[in-house]
Amino acid sequence: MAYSAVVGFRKVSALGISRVLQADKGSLWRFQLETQFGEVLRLGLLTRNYRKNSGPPKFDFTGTEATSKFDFTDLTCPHTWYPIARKKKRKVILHVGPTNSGKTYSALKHLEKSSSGVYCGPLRLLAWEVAKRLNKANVPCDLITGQEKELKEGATHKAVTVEMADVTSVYDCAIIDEIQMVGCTQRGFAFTRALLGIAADELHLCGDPAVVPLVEDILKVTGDDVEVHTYERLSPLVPLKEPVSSVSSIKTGDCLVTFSRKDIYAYKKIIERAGNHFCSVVYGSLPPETRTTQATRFNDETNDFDVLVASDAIGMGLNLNISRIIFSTLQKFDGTGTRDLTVSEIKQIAGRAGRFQSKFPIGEVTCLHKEDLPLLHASLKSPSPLLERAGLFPTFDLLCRYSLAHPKHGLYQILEHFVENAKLSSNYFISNVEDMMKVAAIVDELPLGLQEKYLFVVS
Ligand SMILES: Nc1ncnc2c1ncn2[C@@H]1O[C@H](COP(=O)(O)OP(=O)(O)OP(=O)(O)O)[C@@H](O)[C@H]1O
Repeated sequence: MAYSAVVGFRKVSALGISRVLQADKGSLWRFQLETQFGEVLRLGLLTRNYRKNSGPPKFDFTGTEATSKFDFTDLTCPHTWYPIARKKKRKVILHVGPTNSGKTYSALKHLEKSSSGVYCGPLRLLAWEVAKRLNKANVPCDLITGQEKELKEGATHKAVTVEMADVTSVYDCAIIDEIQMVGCTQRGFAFTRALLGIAADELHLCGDPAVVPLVEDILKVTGDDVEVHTYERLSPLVPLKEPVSSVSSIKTGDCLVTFSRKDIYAYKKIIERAGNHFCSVVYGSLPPETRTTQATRFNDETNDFDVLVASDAIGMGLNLNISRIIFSTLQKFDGTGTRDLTVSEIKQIAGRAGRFQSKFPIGEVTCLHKEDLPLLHASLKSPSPLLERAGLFPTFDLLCRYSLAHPKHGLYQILEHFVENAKLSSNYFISNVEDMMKVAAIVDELPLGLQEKYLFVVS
C-alpha cells in the first residue's frame, strides 16, 4: 500500500477508540532527521555516557550478543539523550508568578529580538497567537502543530505545540510556556523532552512557581545556568461572594466553564434561549480553525457573540476578553473517574478573567452553585503544591534499539516492556501511556515501520 495512503490521514475506530491519526511529510521528516542525527551522535555519546556512568560498557553497537546485555529500560539519565543540547551551556531563565503577570510577554520580548528561535506552547491556539504576533512584528515565524503546518518564507522562528519541538536544531532563543505541565500525567513527557532537549543559547521557561525546585534539580546535571525571575499579577482578580444563580444574571464578557461537550452545548442553548446573548464555544476537540474562529469572534467587540461557554481548554495562557469566569462545577471527568479540580487548575482557569490591557482589566470569578464557593475561594488563596516529578517517555532511538534486539515485538509489546521495567531517577515518572498503547495496538495491525508507528503514538 502506498505510504501516503496509510499515513496521510486515518480515522481509527477499534478497541472503542475513535481518533484521527494524522501525519505530514514535515513531521515525519523531522523524526527521520532526529533519528539520523541520533544515530550518528548516539554512537559517540551513548557509548561515552554509559561507559562513564557504569564502568564497563553495557552496550556494544557491533553485535547482538552485546546488545542483549544493554539495559534498554535504564531511563535514569534522560539528559544524555539530547547530545546537541548538551554541547551548549544554556542560560535558562524561569519566569514564574501567578496568571496574568506578564511572564510570557517578557519571554516573548527576548524571542522577538533573537536571530532564531522557537516558542513551544501547550495549546495550538497559543502557538497560533505567538506566530501571528511575531509575523506582525516582521519576525517571520512558522506555525507547526500536530494538526497543521504554515510555513513563512525566510522564517527564522517557529511557534509550535510542545510535542512538535525540534531537538535537532540549534536556536538563539527558545520559550517553553506553562512549564508546570512537566508534571502532567499524559503530556508531561513532551515538556520534559523540550526542557532537556532544546538546543538554545537562551531557554525561557514560563509558568507556576510550584515548578521551580523540580526544574532546578533536573537541570543540575545539564551544566546549564539557571536564573529565576518572579512576577506579580498585573490586574486584580476578585473572587465573588455570590454565585450566578440564574441565566438572567449572565452578562457580556462572561465565560461559563464546564467540562463536557454535551454540557457546553446545553448551556449555550439555555443562554441563547433567554434572548440576551449569543455564545461562542471553545473546547479541546474542536477543529483548530473553528476554535480560532470562535475565540476571535468572542474577542471581537463588534459582533453579538459576547458570552463564551468553554472547557478547561481555555485554561492555559490564552488572552481572551473575559470579565468573569463562572465555574459550572469544580469537578471533572479525567478519563478514569470524576475528581475535584486541583488548586493549580482552578487558578489557571480563573486567571483568564480580567487580562491586563484587555477590555475588562478587573477580573471576577464565581460559580453557578453556592456550595462550590468555599473550595473556589480557598483554592485561589493557596499556593499550588510543589511539583515533585516530571513525565518521561523513552525516545524513538531507545525503542528502536529494543526492537532490534526483539524483532518479533510490536510497538504495543515494546511499550508494555518499558512501562513495566523502566528504571527512573527520583525526579521522573513514566507518563501515562494507556492511550498510546491503545493506538499502538491498532497501528501494530498496519503495514508501517516502527518510526511511523511511534509518530502516530506520540502525536
Ligand atoms: N509590559 C506589558 N506591556 C503591555 N502588555 C503587557 C505587558 N505585560 C503583559 N502584558 C499583557 O498582559 C496580558 C497577560 O500577559 P502574559 O500572557 O504574559 O501573562 P502570563 O503571566 O504569561 O499569564 P498566564 O500565566 O495566564 O499565561 C497579555 O495580554 C500581555 O500582552
